[in-house]
Amino acid sequence: MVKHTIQIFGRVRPTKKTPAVYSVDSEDQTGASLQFVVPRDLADGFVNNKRECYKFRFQKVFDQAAKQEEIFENIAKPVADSVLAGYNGTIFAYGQTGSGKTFTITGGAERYSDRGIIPRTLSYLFERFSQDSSMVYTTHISYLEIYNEMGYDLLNSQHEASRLEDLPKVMIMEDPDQIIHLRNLSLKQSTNEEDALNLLFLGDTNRMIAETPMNQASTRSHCIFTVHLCRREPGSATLRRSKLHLVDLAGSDRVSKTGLNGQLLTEAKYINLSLHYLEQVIIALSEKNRSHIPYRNSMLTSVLRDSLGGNCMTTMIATMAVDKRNLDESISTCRFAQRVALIKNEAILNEELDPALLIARLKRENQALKEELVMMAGKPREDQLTVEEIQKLEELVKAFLDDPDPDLTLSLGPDMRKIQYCFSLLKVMLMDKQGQRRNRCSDEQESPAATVSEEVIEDSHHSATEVTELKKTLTQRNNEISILVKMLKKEKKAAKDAAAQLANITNGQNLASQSALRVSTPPSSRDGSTETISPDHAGRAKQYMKRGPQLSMGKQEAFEIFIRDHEDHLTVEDNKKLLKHRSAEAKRLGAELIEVRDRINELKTQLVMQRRQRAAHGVMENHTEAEEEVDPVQEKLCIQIKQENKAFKNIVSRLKVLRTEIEHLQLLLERAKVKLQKDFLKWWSQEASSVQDSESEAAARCHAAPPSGTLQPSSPGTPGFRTPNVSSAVRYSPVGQDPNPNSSTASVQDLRSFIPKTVPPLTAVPAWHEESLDRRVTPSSEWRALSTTKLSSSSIPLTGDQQTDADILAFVRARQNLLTRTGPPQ
Ligand SMILES: Nc1ncnc2c1ncn2[C@@H]1O[C@H](COP(=O)(O)OP(=O)(O)OP(=O)(O)O)[C@@H](O)[C@H]1O
Repeated sequence: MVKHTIQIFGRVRPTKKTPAVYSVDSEDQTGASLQFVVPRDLADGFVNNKRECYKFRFQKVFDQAAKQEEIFENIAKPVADSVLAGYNGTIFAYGQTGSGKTFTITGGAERYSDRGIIPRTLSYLFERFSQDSSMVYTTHISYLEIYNEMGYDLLNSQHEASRLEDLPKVMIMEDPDQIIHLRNLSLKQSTNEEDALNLLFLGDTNRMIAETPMNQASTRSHCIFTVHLCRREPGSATLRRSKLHLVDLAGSDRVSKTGLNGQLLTEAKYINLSLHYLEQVIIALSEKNRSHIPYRNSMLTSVLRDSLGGNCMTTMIATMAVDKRNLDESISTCRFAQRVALIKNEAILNEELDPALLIARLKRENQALKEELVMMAGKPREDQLTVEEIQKLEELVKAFLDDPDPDLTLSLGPDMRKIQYCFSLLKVMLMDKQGQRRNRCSDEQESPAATVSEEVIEDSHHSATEVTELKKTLTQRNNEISILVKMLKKEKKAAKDAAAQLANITNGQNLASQSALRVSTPPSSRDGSTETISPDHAGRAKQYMKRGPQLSMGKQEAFEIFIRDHEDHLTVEDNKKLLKHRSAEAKRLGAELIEVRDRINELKTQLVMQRRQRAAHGVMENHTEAEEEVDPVQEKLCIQIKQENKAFKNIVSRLKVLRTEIEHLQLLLERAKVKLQKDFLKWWSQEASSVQDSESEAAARCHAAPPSGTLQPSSPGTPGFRTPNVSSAVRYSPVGQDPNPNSSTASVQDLRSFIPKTVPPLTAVPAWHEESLDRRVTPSSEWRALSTTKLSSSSIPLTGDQQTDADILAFVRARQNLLTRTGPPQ
């Protein structure tokens, strides 16, 4: 068991605005401190304005210039190492909205170097697995989002979620041992780094898609990306299971405003409840002698129960934005961190026995013991050997006889039946052999050469020592041959491995073309809970791109322009260029690798030839010392092979780095594509609804002032003439409203005769307008409408053309004067 307090780190987000007065002191070996200076007159809110200086202790504070690599090395790597050793680990980021939690945990969406803790940790873990061939590692991944106290499975690919609420809900279940189980949260197996990164991408894309402008869940939801690790030695029944939670918490800013004494029920509408409960748990844990810790109050605290005061190595990253207006939030984040630092966890090695393997082992032991007991008791077993057992024994005896090793033993266990059977088998074989020899001898006696054979046999009896000598030489030669064959096999295998490795790497280069598919390919269901990614299932991101409505020509054009002007456009273009560059580099390295491989193969062939020649030479000359002498040709070949191998490895590792970078760039591009599509659709629907709004507004006005007041394009006085603004001037005037005492009323007839025919027609006439223009109205109906319609100059939508607008207003006034004097026309 390892006792340790939760480690706290501070990270200050870069800012372009004037920062508050703060300083980071990292000189101290035991930790670092972050200090804020708050001018008294500026201090407000909960910041105590009697104090000017606030100093907080952290394990380490990363100032604005800190790179993602540094964060990973200092914070995530030690936690990943303990997870590899079999302990649970948690890293959570806490801070106000926009302080860099997501940037720290997941990473930025622009550059490869902006990769956050999750992708870097995945790379690290899979690299470590590949370096440790003595263990078998199995990795599963889950991705949970908690929003408004509801859990959602971000890796669920069965659901076409356009809203977060459409994703399946995850339920918390607690067993009698108070262990939390999450129902409906899928665990997806990932056999390599690429699978794992694709799962991260899938979850992030689901999160992004499910978010709407009205529901910016990212700042108010918690995301828990969990790597479930299982490690076992091949054949061993003992295994180690550990979990690594990487947590991006919701923005903390609202919590600080609630205060600890806030009225929970009323606050519930406004604050993020789970952060409030998290704070309560932290406070309870940091207080001595508190027996009850309110974990059950929220889903977040239930899920993170082990990470807080339990079996886990936990690390917190307090993210801060240090511009002046965020000072109180930053101080609040630091205070929270100080409390967290008091929590003690007790991490234990999660070692367990695999029940299936254990049962099999115990069964074997049990059987052996039974047999031993029977033997000791002197009671032979009565039952017969089974067909399988007999077959197995025959194979064992054959292998025993075929093996030239004189020291080899035939292990049969304590079962007398088996021992007896093997003895009888050997007897039968021996008798067969003797029978064959006798037959041969009688054949030879009958043949004319029999005398010669006898002589030879006799001679051979005489030179028994010679025969022994010959046998010895033969065995020696046999050994030499088998050494050479083994060597050949080894070289052949090495060449095969190199070819396979090369094929993998050159396949890696082709990722540029393949990965777009793989990247967006969600894991397919293999069985209920564990799945691997399969190309058969199209990815959500891809589906999302496809499932949008077919863009009309106009919309397509708008999309093109939208992309061009989008803020991410430059980043996307830069990343595309970089990707092209990296792919070309990978291709070049791939070609270089093939050349090196060919050279190695050539050198190996030469070496084998040389060795064979020397062996043959040794045999012919019976010159065994030659074997021990150093052959300069062989030595030179070996040195060359070593050098080429070094170059090969060098290229392979460069290609590996390139491959990771290429894959990441592809993910970034894919994500940017989804974002662009989403932003465009959002913008488009906003535009559409604003058009609809103005239409319904216009329709309402139309209703207020009947269409009889509109101008007739087919009127004889103004053929084909359409002026929406002028017609609007008539139509839009609200009935019975005349805020301006000088407002005028006018008849359409007069309008028609007044408006100059030279006014250019307006091109963009909305459909509703055209419709109203098409309605034919009689002069009397026009009059009826207009006589009851009062116009105010302020309510008349004007054309924007000074001259025309002045004419319209003058006309309105003249018309009103005329009306007051003459009354309605007949
Ligand atoms: N260390 C950093 N270096 C460069 N950019 C950063 C850094 N930290 C944050 N940013 C940028 O600041 C913006 C906000 O960061 P981020 O989304 O990570 O904040 P957050 O705390 O997760 O916010 P929220 O609570 O809303 O999710 C992003 O555009 C991010 O790229």
